[in-house]
Amino acid sequence: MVDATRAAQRPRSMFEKIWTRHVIAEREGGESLIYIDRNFVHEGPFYAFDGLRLENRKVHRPLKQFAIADHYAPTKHREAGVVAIQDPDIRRMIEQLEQNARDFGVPLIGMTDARQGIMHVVAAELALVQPGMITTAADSHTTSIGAFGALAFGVGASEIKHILATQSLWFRKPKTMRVTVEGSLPRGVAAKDVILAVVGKVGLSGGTGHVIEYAGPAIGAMTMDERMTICNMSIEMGARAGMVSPDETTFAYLKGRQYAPPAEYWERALAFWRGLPTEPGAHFDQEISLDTSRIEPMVTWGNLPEHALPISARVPHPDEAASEKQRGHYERALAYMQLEPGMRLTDVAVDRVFIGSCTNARFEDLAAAAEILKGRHAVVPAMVSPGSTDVKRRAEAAGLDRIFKEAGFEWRDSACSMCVGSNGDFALPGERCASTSPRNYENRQGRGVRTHLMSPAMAAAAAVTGRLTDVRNLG
Ligand SMILES: CC(C)[C@H](C(=O)O)[C@@H](O)C(=O)O
Ligand code: SF4
Repeated sequence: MVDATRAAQRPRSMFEKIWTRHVIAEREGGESLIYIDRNFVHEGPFYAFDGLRLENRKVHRPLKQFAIADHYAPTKHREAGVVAIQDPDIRRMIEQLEQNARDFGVPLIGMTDARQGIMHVVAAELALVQPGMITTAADSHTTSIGAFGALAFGVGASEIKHILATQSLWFRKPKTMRVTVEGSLPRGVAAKDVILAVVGKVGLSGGTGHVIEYAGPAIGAMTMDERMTICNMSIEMGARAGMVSPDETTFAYLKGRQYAPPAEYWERALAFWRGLPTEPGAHFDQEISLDTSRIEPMVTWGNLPEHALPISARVPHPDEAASEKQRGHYERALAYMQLEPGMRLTDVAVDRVFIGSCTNARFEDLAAAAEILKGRHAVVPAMVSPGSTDVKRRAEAAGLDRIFKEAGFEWRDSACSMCVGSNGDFALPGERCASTSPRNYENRQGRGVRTHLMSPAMAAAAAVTGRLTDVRNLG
């Protein structure tokens, strides 16, 4: 009894509060069976449905799922429909998703649906994610929507099958990390620069097994679009999830959206949501802090997101690596990226620019890029794939599409597109691409393609100069 009282008084983190509410059962070895509020599937994990068919099982709670076409959706000529997709493998992936949704009674946002988009962008736009929820998807960047004060886990296809069959999943309880971001964003510095700086500091595996809470004045001042960019890249540090406390910004974003609590439940929802934030004095297994006043626009030079540096820096020498392992990564990255140690990042010429992905293709991202492109022209091939069909529509209503097109950019439909190339949108072999996506892995944007990650404004700057460029110099 005394212990229980003490436990109740102990200050709790947002993670602990949400986790505890969702535990159905615990088993030896420290695993908990967790209730899943909502699960998302894209074209990838179709074998989860095949598995259910084989075992003659149903989806337990079909209306707690959402199937969204994003990875394989073409970014051109979409109005012609799925049947018009030329590549039979790509067509099959989308047809399968639609078939599985129909067969199992799962709500579908298909390729030509007005609500279509990258699932993590759509989940927010429709308020399918809300504070206090636990959501899952067979996609590592599910972490994005933890920005709403939810726990959002990326899981594997076999786990998706378990979730479809039971609406729950066994998890080992993650550890916790808090990243406190002080200060306010200097001119020319975007949320992407902040998270690239964090990933550079924490490293590839520094967040392994942890749920990261991003806190501090810089995060509190961010819009939902920016917070999603931050949470999106949690996975690039190995973290299980990323989250931000829900606040007035969160509530204002959610209000009135399709799946938000309706007016008669709104006050009750608010009262619950307001009780979620971390209490002062709550314990975190790791604490890290960062001051934005020292952050510059960032770019990656290598093949891991942690290979992030301020644009004013030079390409590092393997001797600068912090460990033998990292030295190996540096050597391999220098060879693949065809860069010389010591060269200025601003001397690196690019062949192509991609503005898109669940990291950086929401409305504010496109607006930031368009701001730089106004009255300027791209000197290399460049394209925009908006994060969702709704983002595309809003951007067009605001005239952003005209700015992009006048600057020589292709204005495409919404999909994962050249972030990963599943739909066939690749850069040409060996090209060097300035990209707003979250990953710079070898061959990800095409065979031998060398990817440099950066913010939308920095990508626009690279497009008009043909090299990695400090956007602050373009005014
Ligand atoms: C295809 C999918 C499983 C993958 C992921 O999990 O992240 C993709 O979205 C990515 O960004 O690499
Ligand atoms: S946009 Fe890129 S990172 Fe995001 S889900 Fe699609 S492939 Fe993954």
